[in-house]
Amino acid sequence: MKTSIATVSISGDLAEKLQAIAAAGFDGVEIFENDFLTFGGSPREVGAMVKDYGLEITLFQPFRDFEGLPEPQRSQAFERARRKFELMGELGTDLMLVCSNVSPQALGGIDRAAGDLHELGRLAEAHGIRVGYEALAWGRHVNDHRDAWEIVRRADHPNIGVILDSFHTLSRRIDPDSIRAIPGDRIFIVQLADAPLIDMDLLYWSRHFRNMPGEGDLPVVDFMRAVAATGYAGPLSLEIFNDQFRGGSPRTISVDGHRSLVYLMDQVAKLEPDIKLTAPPMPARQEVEGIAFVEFTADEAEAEALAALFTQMGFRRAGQHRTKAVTRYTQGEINLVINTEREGLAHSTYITHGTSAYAIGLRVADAAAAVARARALGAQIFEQPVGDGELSIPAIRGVGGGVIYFLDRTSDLARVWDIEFDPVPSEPADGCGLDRFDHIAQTMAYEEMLTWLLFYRSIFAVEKSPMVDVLDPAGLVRSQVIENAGGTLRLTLNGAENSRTLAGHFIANTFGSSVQHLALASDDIFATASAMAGRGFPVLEISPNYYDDVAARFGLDEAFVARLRAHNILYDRDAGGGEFFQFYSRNMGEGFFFEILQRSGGYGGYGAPNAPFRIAAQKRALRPANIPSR
Ligand SMILES: O=C(O)c1ccc(O)c(O)c1
Ligand SMILES: [Mg+2]
Repeated sequence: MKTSIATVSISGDLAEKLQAIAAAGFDGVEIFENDFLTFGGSPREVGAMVKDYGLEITLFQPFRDFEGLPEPQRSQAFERARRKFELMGELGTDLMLVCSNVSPQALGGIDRAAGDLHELGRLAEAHGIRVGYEALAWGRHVNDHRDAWEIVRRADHPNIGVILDSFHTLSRRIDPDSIRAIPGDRIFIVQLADAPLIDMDLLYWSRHFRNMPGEGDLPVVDFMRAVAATGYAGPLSLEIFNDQFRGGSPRTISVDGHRSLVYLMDQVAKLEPDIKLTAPPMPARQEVEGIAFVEFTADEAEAEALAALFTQMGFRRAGQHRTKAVTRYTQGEINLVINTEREGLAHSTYITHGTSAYAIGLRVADAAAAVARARALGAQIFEQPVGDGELSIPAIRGVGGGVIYFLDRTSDLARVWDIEFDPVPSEPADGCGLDRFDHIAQTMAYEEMLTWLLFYRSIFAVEKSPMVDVLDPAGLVRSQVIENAGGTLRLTLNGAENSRTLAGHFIANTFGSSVQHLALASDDIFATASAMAGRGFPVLEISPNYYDDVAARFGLDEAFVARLRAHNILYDRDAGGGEFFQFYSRNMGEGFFFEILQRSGGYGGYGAPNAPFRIAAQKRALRPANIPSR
């Protein structure tokens, strides 16, 4: 498969764009005419620059308002086309996109359009150019790829073909299987984009909200399966109009784009084995069986404070690393690790971000396969020197430069605690009833959310649910759940739009994205809360007003509400009667905290209705010096 991306998809000037596109591994670019017009160099210089970056120009676009015009506009349109063909010769590209006419002057009529395109085909042929015709979803007379194809078929000229664009087809809910009727060699190029489902004007939706395949809600995989079934084997080209991407990092957006195409074709190739389009071979998305551990980096003083908190939560010190300043704490199936080493990534992370939960260990069926897949998808592999008697644990870099380690049951990795750690037998065994990780919450700038959504979705067998808005008194925080069917991996990504929100404040204070809270599950939250209170756990105090409201909302009896209130437990119930209980620690240092929760009756959510109350309580509890301005 040949990958391509339209220059309009990323930010920067033409040179910056080309550099980022080439570095991300694309084979080609669509030159969007504006990017060329606003550039200082001549057409030949642009052509040479593209080649110097090892890229080819897959398409020159867009050519607007051509077909079905009355005279004299019709002749003028042909003259315009002739000039662009000459320009394309100098640029060194042979494919032009004509998008369907949106002009009020366009007369309509399939045969009139076909006649115009036939004549354009003859002109194009004389210049060694091919022309692809694309139906814009908001075209005046042609807004459906089936009509565009009928026009191309009737134009009956070898230099005239059709261009398919997933957005135009899927935004109008046109059945993508209708593409299977088009001969693959009549499709001149395929443009790909996804988009979130938002009910809005098609043109506005297309020009501002497109995103990479896999980041949105459109059935791009079904679209691509149909394209592949035609025998099409040309470039797959991203054409993403997105306000956020235009202002984003060219490098990040290009890397995301390349990953989205590789992931898309991996899905298509696994569903449609007999296609001409190929995808880089890679293992299937990994099933995550559970969270094996979370590792903190800290200095000695903060490690002591953290360990004291763990003890208040019922954890016991279970092991000391044989050669490193690394300690393991356990309770139920939960492993927490504190690393105070003075070298390696733990230390450099400490220096840049302070005390933080910088590494996550995931249990998977095959750790080597997980890394192989991540590598094929352009993830950064993490390796650091392995000491005597230590295991080399396969790992990749994740959110905020943190690490994701992979452990499996079939290799020595299953025995990592026995191999690398000495047991600490003297500690008492009784805990507070915390049993397992429920979820990990990672906080990041809003602009990063799609990047990490695509990262997780492409590497792991997880799905996303709709983004929800969480109201912080100082602004909006978006929350995106990523989870698997069994609930053995649950992540929440929180995107802060400004630095005055609690989440934004956390990013500013820790100099980047990272894990902001860990949620641990108990099967008896009242018993857990009592036991932890007995050990001096610093619970986050919830406003009494909350309890009056929650009692009224759910019709709770007084004694029950009194118990919730006594333990500062927040409550939620879903439509199926599933119940959810949660309480929090006060914030540590820069804003990290723990959540303790219990799910019952199949409750699948995360207590989103309670988030504003939790945030308000955390803001009240902040030390005065720590209060964000406002
Ligand atoms: O928004 C537009 O005008 C536009 C132009 C060219 C395209 O290929 C497209 O999909 C949309
Ligand atoms: Mg298009």
